[in-house]
This record gives sequence, structure tokens and C-alpha cells, in this order.
Amino acid sequence: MSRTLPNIIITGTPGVGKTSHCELLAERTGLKHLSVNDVVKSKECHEGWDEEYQSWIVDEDKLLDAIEDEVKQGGCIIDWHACDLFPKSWIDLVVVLRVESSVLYDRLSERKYPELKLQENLDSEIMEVLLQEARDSYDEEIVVELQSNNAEQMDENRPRHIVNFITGNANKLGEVKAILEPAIQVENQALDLLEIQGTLQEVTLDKCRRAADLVQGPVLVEDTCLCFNALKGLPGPYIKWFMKDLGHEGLNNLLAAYEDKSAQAVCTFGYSAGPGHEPILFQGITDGKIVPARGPPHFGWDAIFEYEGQTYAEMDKTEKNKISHRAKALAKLQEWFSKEMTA
Ligand SMILES: O=P(O)(O)OP(=O)(O)OP(=O)(O)OC[C@H]1O[C@@H](n2cnc3c(O)ncnc32)[C@H](O)[C@@H]1O
Ligand SMILES: [Mg+2]
Repeated sequence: MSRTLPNIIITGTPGVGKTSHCELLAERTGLKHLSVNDVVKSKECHEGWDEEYQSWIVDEDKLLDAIEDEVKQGGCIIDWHACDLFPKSWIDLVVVLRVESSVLYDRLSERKYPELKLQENLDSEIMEVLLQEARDSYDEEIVVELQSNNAEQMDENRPRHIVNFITGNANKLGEVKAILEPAIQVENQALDLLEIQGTLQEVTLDKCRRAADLVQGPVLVEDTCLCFNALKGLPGPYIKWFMKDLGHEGLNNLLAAYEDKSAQAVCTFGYSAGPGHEPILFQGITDGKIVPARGPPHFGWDAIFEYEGQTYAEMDKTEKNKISHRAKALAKLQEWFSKEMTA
């Protein structure tokens, strides 16, 4: 089976901060933290306890058998102080964490390591044993060395994307932040972008190129449409002007002559890496129907768009953010970003 998510080894001398890094990475990426320590204990992949070193004597064959199925599926962050035992074909990235010896000494003393074990680990860190092991076992370009002496460095090692979401609409910004953060940090510039007439794709593509030119950097933009099926997709991208001129009641009246009140909320995000970079689009669609307004009228046409018995305006924000056109588009964007992150 070919995996669609990467496997990452976070390795280093005991005490360098592997587990903290793994937990942080798992939280940010949704990948699984696979603690080899836990597997060795819970699946008994060992030949007993070494009194002198105060650690399990690992049976590597048993260990590999125990984790093989899970790792082959992909998406594992392997937390272990060795790396050469894992077959090359399983692994996409090896991160070797490093600390200065004085820092390591303090950390290991605090853990009450026996003197012999402490000294051996210090020597191993100074001699770069694990870095060498990683370089000997895997292709050079997948081995990364990161410093892990303090909280600041840990924070720098944190995987993150920052997007500059260009919108003048505070409600949109609120939803996008609620959905993307903390995995993706959302900054905002409220610029008024000219919107052309055209298809949903064309409007967003143009908006995105314009925004990238204006800020001279990477941008995220979004355009929302409300499409009435009885009207063959209108008002579509022109919903903003219809909303302004007609209000909730007027929008209902547009459909008075039709039995079919069904509508689609369509959200199209465009991301550009900067001026001259072709935008990438992420679209999400939620089917619903147009009803007389119910619920707080704060956000656009939320009060007249009903989804499974409730209007968007009647829903809790968290509910809306699970099923909305915006949430669906952002799920695609997140998937793309997490692939980019490991590409
Ligand atoms: O700066 P931008 O991002 O362009 O923000 P905008 O307010 O101009 O937004 P659009 O051009 O996408 O126009 C879409 C219209 O639909 C409204 N709208 C967008 N998303 C909505 C949602 O989830 N629920 C209800 N109304 C929404 C919005 O207030 C606008 O009137
Ligand atoms: Mg707009």
C-alpha cells in the first residue's frame, strides 16, 4: 500500500526533547505520535529490564513487527532515540534534535539517570552519534538537524503556516480564524478589492491576483456566492449587491414565483504565493434552501439560508463552521497546506 501521509522520525539523545516536539507536531499536523517507548512496554517488545541502565532491552524484530502495519499506512511521528532500525522505505523525514551538553547534563540529572547512563548519553551527544546514525541510514536530504535547548528554539521548530487573508468582511475573518487557527495562523489586511464580473472561479482568480500585486506577497482571498437553483445560479457572485438592495425579504421574493427554493452556498478561496504566482482555488459547497429570515441578522444572508431545518443564523458558530460552504473549502485548503508542509 502506498502511503499518502509522511512518516517522520524525531530522534536524538535521551533528554533532547523528542516527546515534546512529537506532541506539538502531532497537534499541529494531525499526524499520530508513535512513542516507541510505549510500544516496547505495552507490546512487550523487549528481553527484560537492564538494571544497570535502568531501561528495557529492546527486541528490535518484535518492535518492527508490532508497528509495521501502522507505519506502512503513513502519518506516524516516530519518537525514539535510535533510527537505523527503521527500513528506509518507511521513512520520509528524520529530525535529529540537538542540545548543548550543559543543558543535557541538567535535564538528565533531573531525571535521576544513573551515572554511567548519564555519562554515555552526554558523550553520545557530544560525538553527534545520532546525527551520524541518521546520515548513515537515510538519504542526506531527508535528515534535518534542529536545536532544542530552550522553549524559544522549540517554538521556532514548530510547524506552521501563516496566511495573509485579504478581506474587508469581519464576519468572514472571524469564521476563517475559528476554523484554521491554531494550525494555520491567520493575519488580515482589510483592503477593498475590485471585483470583476464573471464565473465564480474567474472572480476569485482575479481577486487573488489583484491582492497579491497590491500587497506584494502571498495572499489568501475568498469570494462567496449564493446561487438559487430556480434562477439557474443567480444571484451567484452578485449576491452582495442583491443583499444590499433587496434585503432578506427581497431575496425571498425573487423566488416567489418558483416552487423550487433550493440554493447553494459556494465559497471559493484563492491562495497565491505572491505576484506572478498562479492562484490555487479551493471550493466548498453547501446545499440548502431559502426561507423567510430566522435568527440574528448579523452576517449577510445567514438568516435566510436553511440547512437541515436550521438557518445558518440559528446555528451555533461552531455548528455552522462544521458544515458551511466556508468550512468545506477550508478543509481542502488545510489538506493542501499540510501536503505542502511535507512536500
Ligand atoms: O472583502 P471580501 O472578502 O470580498 O468580503 P465581501 O463582504 O465583499 O464578500 P463577497 O464579495 O464574498 O460577497 C459575498 C456576500 O455574501 C455575504 N456572505 C459571505 N459569506 C457569508 C456567509 O457565510 N453567510 C452569510 N452571508 C455571507 C457577504 O456578507 C457579502 O454580502
Ligand atoms: Mg467583496
